[in-house]
Amino acid sequence: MDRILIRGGNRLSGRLKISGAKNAALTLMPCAILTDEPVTLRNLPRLADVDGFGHLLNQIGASTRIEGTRPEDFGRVMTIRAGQLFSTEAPYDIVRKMRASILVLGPILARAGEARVSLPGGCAIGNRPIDLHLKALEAIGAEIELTAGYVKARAPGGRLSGGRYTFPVVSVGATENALMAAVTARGTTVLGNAAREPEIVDLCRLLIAMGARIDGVGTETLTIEGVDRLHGATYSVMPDRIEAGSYACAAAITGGDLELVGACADDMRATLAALTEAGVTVEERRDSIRVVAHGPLQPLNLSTAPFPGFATDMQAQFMAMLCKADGTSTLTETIFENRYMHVPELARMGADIQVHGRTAMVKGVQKLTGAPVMATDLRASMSLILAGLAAEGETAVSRVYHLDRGYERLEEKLSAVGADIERVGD
Ligand SMILES: CC(=O)N[C@H]1[C@@H](OP(=O)(O)OP(=O)(O)OC[C@H]2O[C@@H](n3ccc(=O)[nH]c3=O)[C@H](O)[C@@H]2O)O[C@H](CO)[C@@H](O)[C@@H]1O
Ligand SMILES: C=C(OP(=O)(O)O)C(=O)O
Repeated sequence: MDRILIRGGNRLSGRLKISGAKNAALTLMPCAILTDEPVTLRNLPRLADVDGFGHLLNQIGASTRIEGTRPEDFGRVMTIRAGQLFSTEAPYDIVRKMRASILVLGPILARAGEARVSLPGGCAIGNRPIDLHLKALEAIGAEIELTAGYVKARAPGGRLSGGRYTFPVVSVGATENALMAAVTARGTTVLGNAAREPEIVDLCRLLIAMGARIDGVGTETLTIEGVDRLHGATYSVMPDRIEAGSYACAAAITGGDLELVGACADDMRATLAALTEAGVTVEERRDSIRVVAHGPLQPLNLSTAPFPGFATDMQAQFMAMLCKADGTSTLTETIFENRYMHVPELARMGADIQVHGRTAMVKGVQKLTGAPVMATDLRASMSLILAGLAAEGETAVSRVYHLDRGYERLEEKLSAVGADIERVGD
């Protein structure tokens, strides 16, 4: 299994290209199921999860064609064509590896009138049930049955009716599934307390480009007037705000100066505000964000929350950064019940972190020391990379397949701005 070796202590500086967003890609790709015409996605990141999703689409009968990119370019162009579905099933073997596979449930049901998708189960960061996906689909006319580890959904008469549903808690995935299912329903759907994440806006924009009628884009109430059919479209995936935030933390923890090319400040206000509060200079430019760290980092009190709040997907990276702050920070994780798996690994590198329930107290330390550490999930892995960049000596991060789910060519991007980092096989 590959490992990433980092010899820490280098100050990062230069321009770093931000890739297309994983979490947008994973909800834009299933939209192709909703039409028999081709959907072309540009700026798709080259990631294990995107490849996995392509494989899932192939299994149900959609073709995926990748074109026009050279190996040295970031991003890809993929044309997905679901002329005819030859299966309406997402099997356990695929779903267990990639939770986002649940996002085919809404579109398969809308297109074929039935779907059978494996229950995803929990993962390292928490339980992650899908009850809200199912309740929202039921509210718009689906009949749902749970048998043998699978969700079986049916649209009576072959087409969903539409309806009203207010989410009791904000869920990104459930909002996405409900949206994709509702766009071709017979009637109108109103989703209350919907997620407002930029990836939801990206999804609405693609659906509208395909002929959907959606009102309230970017607000907590989405009104979807069902249309008879959708057509193909060409669409560019939004920049990855979590990747951009992660590299901003890399600039901060190394006392560096990075220009994040292609990053969109409006998608990451809470992250940028937290960096500024920590004493980092953030300069918004037309097509980039420059992040410059000088002097000691200030401690922060942060609590994760749905957008526009501070993203749970940034919590681990900020924790690593705050290990080097001048004082004690508190981080509270309100979204996932078990998202502190990086704490014992950071502690192995000299971090001083106490966890009490959902709150972590991070006491800044003079120095971090390189050590062999193990990645446990995607963002936890990135926190170890960040700590490694600032640590004295060598850090070896194992289980890097977690990183490959969400960071396109990480070691290439970081070495180009001065990091001493390489991937080695065993
Ligand atoms: C592929 C993708 O886009 N993943 C993101 C998505 O995950 P995902 O869509 O899985 O996260 P949700 O927004 O659904 O989860 C939010 C909370 O709601 C709970 N919940 C969710 C659904 C449900 O049916 N029942 C339920 O109780 C979850 O356990 C969690 O506590 O949003 C998360 C929150 O911003 C991010 O961390 C993930 O990176
Ligand atoms: C939790 C994440 O992703 P997923 O929902 O795909 O597990 C993430 O991107 O941090």
